Order: sequence, then structure tokens, then C-alpha cells
Amino acid sequence: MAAIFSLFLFFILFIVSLLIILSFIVRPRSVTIPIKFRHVFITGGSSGIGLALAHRAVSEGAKVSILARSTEKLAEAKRSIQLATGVEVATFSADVRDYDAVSKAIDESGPIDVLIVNQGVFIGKELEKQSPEEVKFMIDVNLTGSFNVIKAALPAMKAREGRGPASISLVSSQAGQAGIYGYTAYSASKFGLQGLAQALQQEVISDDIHVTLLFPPDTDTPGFEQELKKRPELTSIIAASSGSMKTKEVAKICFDGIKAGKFTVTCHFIGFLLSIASTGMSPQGSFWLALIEVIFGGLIRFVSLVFQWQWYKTIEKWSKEKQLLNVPHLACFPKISPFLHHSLFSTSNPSVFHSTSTRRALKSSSNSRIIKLQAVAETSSEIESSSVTEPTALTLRQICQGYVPEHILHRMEEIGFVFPTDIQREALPTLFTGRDCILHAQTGSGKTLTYLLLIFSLINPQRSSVQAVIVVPTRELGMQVTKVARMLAAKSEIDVKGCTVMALLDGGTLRRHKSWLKAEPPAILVATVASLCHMLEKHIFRIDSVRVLVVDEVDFLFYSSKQVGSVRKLLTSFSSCDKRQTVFASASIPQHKHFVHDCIQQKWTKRDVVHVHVSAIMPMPLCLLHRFVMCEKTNKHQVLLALLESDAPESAIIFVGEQSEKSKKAGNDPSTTLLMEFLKTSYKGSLEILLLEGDMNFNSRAASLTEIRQGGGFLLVSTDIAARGIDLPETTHIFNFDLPQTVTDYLHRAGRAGRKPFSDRKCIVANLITSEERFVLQRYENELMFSCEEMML
Ligand SMILES: NC(=O)C1=CN([C@@H]2O[C@H](COP(=O)(O)OP(=O)(O)OC[C@H]3O[C@@H](n4cnc5c(N)ncnc54)[C@H](OP(=O)(O)O)[C@@H]3O)[C@@H](O)[C@H]2O)C=CC1
Ligand SMILES: CCCCCCCCCCCCCCCC(=O)[C@@H](N)CO
Repeated sequence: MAAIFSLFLFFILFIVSLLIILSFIVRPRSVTIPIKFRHVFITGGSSGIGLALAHRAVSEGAKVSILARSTEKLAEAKRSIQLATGVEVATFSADVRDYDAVSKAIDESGPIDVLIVNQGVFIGKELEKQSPEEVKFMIDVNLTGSFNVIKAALPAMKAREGRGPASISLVSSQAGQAGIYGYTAYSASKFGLQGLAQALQQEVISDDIHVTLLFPPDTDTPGFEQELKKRPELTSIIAASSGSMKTKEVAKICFDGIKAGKFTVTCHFIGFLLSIASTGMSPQGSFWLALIEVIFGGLIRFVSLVFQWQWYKTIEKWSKEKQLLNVPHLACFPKISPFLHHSLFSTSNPSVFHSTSTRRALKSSSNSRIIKLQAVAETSSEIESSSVTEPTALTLRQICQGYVPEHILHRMEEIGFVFPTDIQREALPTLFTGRDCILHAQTGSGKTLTYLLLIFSLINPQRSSVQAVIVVPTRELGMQVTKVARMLAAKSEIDVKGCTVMALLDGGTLRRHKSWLKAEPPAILVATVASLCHMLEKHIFRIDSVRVLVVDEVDFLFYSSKQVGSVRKLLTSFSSCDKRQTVFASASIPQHKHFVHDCIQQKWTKRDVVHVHVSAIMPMPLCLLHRFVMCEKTNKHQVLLALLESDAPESAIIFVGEQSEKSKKAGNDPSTTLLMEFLKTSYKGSLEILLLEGDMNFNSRAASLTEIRQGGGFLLVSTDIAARGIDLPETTHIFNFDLPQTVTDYLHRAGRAGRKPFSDRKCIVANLITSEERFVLQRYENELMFSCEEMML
């Protein structure tokens, strides 16, 4: 007992004396940096963390200047701060890479008391895939740019007199404390700040200037949103070790850290551990923290090794799966290799994540395939088909008999769906066995009817609960799906209880839907992601017991970073893949093997998900004539005008490329706007000129669409995103004012014309290209098997 007591006493004594020693030796001494009435200068202050810091500084009574490149974003930031606080900030447009410009801006702004070097760019990519320019860009902006800013500000900061302690703060990142997969250049640029800061602190301490390094985790800023679209999945998984935070929260913690004059500022507990694990020769002003570092350093190193172990395990797993997924793809086309018309069935590696390619025998009946698919249950499968196979004799009714209620089949035939399309013939038998499916087939191939028939085979109209949910990316597509579902569900006989379909789409009146959902839940719900999540988060209803969850245009949902988080939640938190049947539909699934793999790994679908791919071997509607005109970039407007006059379309869609980030940053008008202006002044024909843009708000999009539907011809200027899922059968001409970025985009665009039923009118797809673009178009021709003839004007 006495031994234990004396041991304890010894321990306490040890700690206390350590603390006393530390309290003497820690340097630099801690200070408080006053903010009120002082000049706070923030680089990158027009967006994200920098903007949030500016808000805080202003609200604490500082005189604030912000610097960034884009004058537009600066003006917007200025407006937002003025709106929130009534105070005007000074703005300076300069690129931190340009020392002279930065220096001029800083001189103009006056002596600085608190300098926050926050600008930063990040492009997460494996080094192998990163261009030397991108590497240089990150080092130049993040590291060299920081030197420029500090160097320009330092003389006046040092010369300030009697204004109390000053601060130079640098926004690093947790990726500046630990190297992270995908961040070679970014991590290097941010690690550089550590060296800069440590050395600088020694150089400026005698001028009472205190250096602070800030280490945020992933933060939901506009810059981060852009980054998320592209960064490797592994980067996201590893970065998830420390979660993500809201911009405001991060800014508050950082600002408090700056005021407290800390050298290292972390944003949460994991960040704190990380800072101790990576502390090295950082100065430490707090003796309490110094004590923790001394006592727990070793233990925290152990924790960091555990993290590393997890990361390396993940990386290993991914690379193995990637190899497995690279099993040669058994895609072959009957037209080219007739001997492969026999049923071909191959299992590759007997591993959990393997993908099996099956070839459809030309005349094998669908039933025999089900048996084959059963044989590989517990593995993901792939059904490949090309659209030039002979149609089998089975009708849609025969395929659906026994699964889909009679009155629905009856309605289906009344509406005119008698023979199955390829995707229906391929997918329905599998879907009826209850397996999850990825429906991968071109626009207009009948995917909607495919999943609707599955839904009707499963729901019980007597039950009063939401039994099927269809998630769509846009309101327009939602309305179309709802229309087809309602047409099928319409009661044909009095005694059959019809099944209700509700459209819960962005821009609708949610309040009315809320009470409807509560009082009488519809059997089928067609919803856009945002509205659906809103309802689920408000606990208006639940989707954990739905029988089927369909995600339509799935690639688009995942492409849009705004929606991706919500879609993931729908798939994994709000419901579980084991309890439902999951169907994904899309015209294009880039890297579909990866996608199948993700589905399984992320538990979006069950492990035995089937990828049904009706490949686009002859995807172009035959009624289309493809043409191109070669012209100079500067001459495109005139050429378009000439084409509109010579071709006299009944109705046309003019596709314009999405505006690049660069051009947006430069403050240019989007090309859609420019083209609209041009047409409005120069086009003398009778067609109504309309604009459809992806980021137009719902009301203006709806307005455009209604105008179109009112008949009369139209000239619709649109981007790819805006035109997704929109059906305008009157279209006779497609003008690719800008060449589409990908082959699938070409297909999507061209597929917008020639959809008017019973019309034998030839429709035109005209491409306005520069001579350099000729080979790109040629590639599309090869891939999609059409030929494009040159047109002379
Ligand atoms: N968001 C996150 O997840 C995390 C971010 N960070 C770091 O925080 C800082 C801010 O990031 P965040 O708010 O997300 O970024 P944003 O992309 O939202 O904002 C970046 C800001 O920097 C400006 N900027 C970019 N390049 C330059 C340049 N060459 N010269 C001058 N200004 C420039 C931008 O304006 P303009 O383009 O007009 O020049 C903008 O104001 C960065 O240093 C980043 O590395 C750290 C950890 C996590
Ligand atoms: C004891 C040791 C504990 C270790 C825990 C380590 C957790 C590290 C996670 C690193 C996350 C990196 C985020 C980068 C954010 C960023 O800068 C980009 N989003 C760019 O904007």
C-alpha cells in the first residue's frame, strides 16, 4: 500500500516538476493578438475559409482587406459581408504568383496587423496522372505565393509602432501534416509552409510578430466542392479518417487560434492528435500542451501507426480489386464475330469481387438465362448485348406474365408497349428474380418502363406505405417518369384499387406534399434528391421499408457533387441494400466496372448485382444525317446563322459547351449568353429563341419548357446538363455549336432529334468544328459507327 502511495507521489512530483520546467522554457511566450480596430489582410478572402474568416474579422471590429484573383468573386464577397454586417471591406485583385502585383496591393492597403495567408489550390490526383503544370501550379500558388505575400507585407508590419503584437497566419491543411494518397504536390506545398513558418517565427519574434499555422480537415467550401468531383476515391477514404467540417466552424476555430497567438491550430480531436504526432520542432507556447506532447508523444505515435496500418490496408485492398476487375471484358458483337452466337459463359476468378461476363445467345430464351445467372449467385454478373441482335418472339406481356398484375399489362398494351426493347428483354427476367440491376442503355431505350414494370410487380396497392422510390436528377425527368407511371397505374376497372404515384420534385410545394405523405402515403414516389432528403431528414416518412429503390441517370447524380452526398445517404443510411431491390439506370456509366465494384463495396447494392448493358453498337437513330462544317472559331456565329437559313429547321436545339472554370474565373459571360444575344439581334427567321441552362432556377427552366410545349417552332440554346432527360420530339435539327466533350455526350445530343413517332422526316445533326477538332469527330464516328459528311457553305 505504502509502496503504491509513494509511487503515486513520485509520479505527481515528476509531473509537477516537469510542468514547472516547461513553464519556464516554452517559447515563444503566449500572447493575445487584439483584433478590434486593426488591419486584417486575408488572401483568398473571396471564397470558402478565407471569406468566412473575413466575416469574423469584420464582426469583431477589424478593418479588413481581402485579396484574390477574380474581381467578380471579390465584389460578391464584399457585397455579402456588407449585407451581413453593414461594413465595407477593401478588395484587391491580384495573383499571389505575381510578386509585383501583390506588393502593389499590399502597399495600397496600408500597414497590416494581422496577415492571413489563406489562398490555396488543390487538385487531388495520383502523381502519375498529374501534369507537370498542375504540380507547378499548386506549388506556385500555395507555397511560392505565400512567400510573395509575406515578403511584401513584412517591412510595413515590422515598422508598425505601438500597435501591439501582430500576426502572420498561414492556412495549411491536415495534408500538410501527413502525406495523403493523391496529394503529392498539394501535401508538398503545404508541408513547405511548416518550414516557412518555423523559420519565420524565429526571424520575426523580436518584432513581436507571431506566426500561426492552421490545419483544417476537409471543409465544405466552394473549392472543396470542385475538388470532390475529381479526387481519387482513395484520397476521400483516407481523408475521411478525420471527417469533414463546416466552413464557418473551421473559420471560428482558426480565428480564435490566431487571436490566441498559437503556433499550431487544429480543428478537432483527431486534428489535435495529428498535430502532436507531427509536431517535430514546432514552437509551443503553452506549457500544458507541451506537457501532453512530452507525456503522450509515444502513445500518440502508436495511434498514428494504427491509422497508417488502416490506410495501407485500404490501398492494398483497392489495388487487388482493381486487378481483379481488369479481367478482360468478353464483349463481342454478333455482326463482327458470328461464331460467337453460341451462348458463352465464363467465370473468371472465384473471388468475391469478380465480374462475370455473359454473352447472350441469340435465340436462347430469357428463362434459360435466369438459370445461368442463378448459377453464379453471390457474384456480380454482367450481361452484354448489342442492339443489332434479332428480336426474340417474346412479347412484353409474355415476359411479364405472372409478375405484373393483369390490369397494368392491359394498360401497357393500350398505351402501345407490346414488344420489348433490348433492355427490357435483357433485364426484366433478371429483375423479376429479385436481383439488383444496373440498367445501362442509351437514352430512349426503354429503361423507364423496365423499372416501372418491376415496381408494379412488387407493390401492393392495398398497403398504405411508400413501397417504391424513384430518384431522378431533375424536375423535368421526374415529371416524365411520373407521367408514364400514372398512365400505367390508371384504373381501368372500377374494382381494382389504383396505385398512387406522387411526384416530389424540387420547386414544388413541399408543404402540401408533407401532409399528403403523412395522411395517405403513395405507393410510388418519384423524387429529386434534395426534396426527398429534406422529407427524410424532417422525419416526414421513412424509406427503410421500400421494396424497390431506383436511381435514374445515376451517373449524373454522382457527377454532381451537390447531389452525391445525399444519394449516398439514401442508399446506405436511410435504407439498407439488404432490405430492398436496387436498380440503377443510366445511358452512360463511365468506367462501369469501377461502378459495379463501388456498388458492392459501398453497399449501394447487394453483392450479386447484375450489370445489364445494351451496348451502343448501332445506337444512332437511322433517321439522322450527320454533317459537319469546318470553320474558324471566331466565325462560328456567322456559320450557324447561315446554316439556320439554308436548312430551315422546324425546331432545333443548339448545344453549347459548359463554361470552363477558367473562363468563369476570368469573369467572362458564358457562351450560351453570348450566343443568345447574337441570335436575338441577327436571326431573322420565325422560330422562337429560347435558353435552357443547367444552373437556371426552376421557374425559368419551367418557363422555357412551357413556351416550347406551346407549339410553334423553337431554337433552343442549351448545355448538355440542361438537356438531360428532356424530351422534345418536335426537334428536327441538332446543332453542335461546340463539339461534345465525350462520345456519350454526342449520342445524348443526337438522340434528341428524330423522336417524333411515325415521322419519316430525316433529321440533321450539324457539327460546327475547327480543323483541329476534325479528328475528335472522327473518333466519335468510329465509336458510334456513323459517318459524317462535310458540308460546304
Ligand atoms: N476546403 C478544404 O477542404 C480545405 C482547405 N484548406 C486550405 O484552405 C485554404 C482555402 O481553401 P478553400 O476556402 O477551400 O478554397 P476556395 O477555393 O473556396 O477559395 C480559394 C480562395 O483563394 C483564392 N485564390 C486561388 N488562387 C489564387 C491566386 N493564385 N492568387 C490569389 N488568390 C487566389 C480564390 O480566389 P480566386 O480564384 O478568385 O483567385 C479564393 O478566394 C486553401 O489554402 C486550402 O488549401 C485546407 C484544408 C481543407
Ligand atoms: C494520432 C494520429 C492521428 C492521425 C489521423 C490522421 C487523419 C488525417 C487525415 C488527413 C486529411 C487530409 C485532408 C486534406 C484536406 C484538404 O486540404 C483538401 N480538402 C484540400 O482542400
